[in-house]
Amino acid sequence: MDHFQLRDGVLHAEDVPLPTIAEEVGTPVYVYSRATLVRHARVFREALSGLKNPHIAFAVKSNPNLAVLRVLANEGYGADVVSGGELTRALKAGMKAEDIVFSGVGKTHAELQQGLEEGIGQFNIESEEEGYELAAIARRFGKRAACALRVNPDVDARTHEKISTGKRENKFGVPLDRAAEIYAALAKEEGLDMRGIAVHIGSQLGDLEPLETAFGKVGALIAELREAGCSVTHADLGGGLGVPYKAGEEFPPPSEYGAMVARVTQGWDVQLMFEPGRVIAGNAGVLLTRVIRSKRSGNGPPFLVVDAAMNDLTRPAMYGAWHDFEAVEPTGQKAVQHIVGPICETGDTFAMDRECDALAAGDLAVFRTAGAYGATMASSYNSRGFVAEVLVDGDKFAIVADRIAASAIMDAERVPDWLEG
Ligand SMILES: Cc1ncc(COP(=O)(O)O)c(C=O)c1O
Ligand SMILES: N[C@@H](CCCC[NH3+])C(=O)O
Repeated sequence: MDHFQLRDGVLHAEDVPLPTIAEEVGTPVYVYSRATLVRHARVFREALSGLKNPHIAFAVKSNPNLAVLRVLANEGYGADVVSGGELTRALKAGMKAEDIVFSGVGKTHAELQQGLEEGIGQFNIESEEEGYELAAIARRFGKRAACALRVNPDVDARTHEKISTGKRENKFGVPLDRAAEIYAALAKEEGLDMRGIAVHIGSQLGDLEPLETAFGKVGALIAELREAGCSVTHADLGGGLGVPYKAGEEFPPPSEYGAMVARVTQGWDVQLMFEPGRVIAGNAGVLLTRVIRSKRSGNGPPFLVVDAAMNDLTRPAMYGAWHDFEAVEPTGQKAVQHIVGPICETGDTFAMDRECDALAAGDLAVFRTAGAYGATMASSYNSRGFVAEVLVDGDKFAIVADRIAASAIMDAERVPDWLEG
């Protein structure tokens, strides 16, 4: 069920009309639905109900807003973090340290130390070098770090090349053909409790087959490790499930994913772990924007210049991604329009020749499916500051991230004395 729906001709987030949010908070603004987050969290958990005690860690990178994390913490979710900042957020939002998994190819010495001090549940080690560094820190602290070794299974996830992570040439994990040897060597380190294998082949996957292939390789590796006398009690299968960005697009539902996982992992005898991001948060958010003006362009379609830009929602500029664009108060009239932001780059284009609701200066509209990899990828390019974020719950809403004005960013900048005339 979609919690962003037209009621009496006006698009609502749950029971709140979007024009009310635009008036009180201004635009552009990200709007999230608590009911959608909760629904997705439960659907995903339900999809895994055939497994014994699965551990679900929300991929914080997809939406790190504290209120969003709190909603998921209340649903019993842990967190998958990739930086000290994300770790701090997850803890602040109420996620338990033991439910936190630390992924990432470039954890710094300080971040490894922070994870140990906080007592997180698992480090997903991405290289032997990282493993030895963590072992040394753990020894110094008199601790043992629970670890999984992330493997690179060399599987084509068939997604956008910039978000594919499991091909041999990608920077992530250790090559599968060296994994057993590295795992066995790290298992000898007294500072490490090598307990599992981790894999994550990419994001926005529209097809379960590459996942199944990768999981099959993990299963074979687990068997090989056990044969060699290593203990393996955990397997982290990552995230990656895609979501529809275009009305009518079909993606494998979580239930099919869960059934595939149950089939492939039968007999593994491990605790399975998951790191979903987009499938939980993607369709739980929209970016609400206002049309600044409609600009005629020769004989072609008009340029609809909206007040959101590539710095606020970067996916179209970065990956050529499609986000459905709809009027908040549609008249029923459609038109072909170019939808662009105000930034001084041709790349600040959300869509060219898009047939959608006809809009004019002053009208409100939304980019859909902006709840994941939206606000979190924002920048302040062109000194535009950072947009606000709002969480809706039934008929109430709260600002869960203030708009940060360009002036506030300037407050952190200095002109040194020696530049003064
Ligand atoms: C290690 C890891 N886990 C989980 C995720 C979450 O992926 P998604 O949002 O596609 O579920 C990512 C991002 O691709 C990731 O790199
Ligand atoms: N930022 C990407 C997803 C990257 C996933 C990170 N591992 C997107 O917007 O689609």
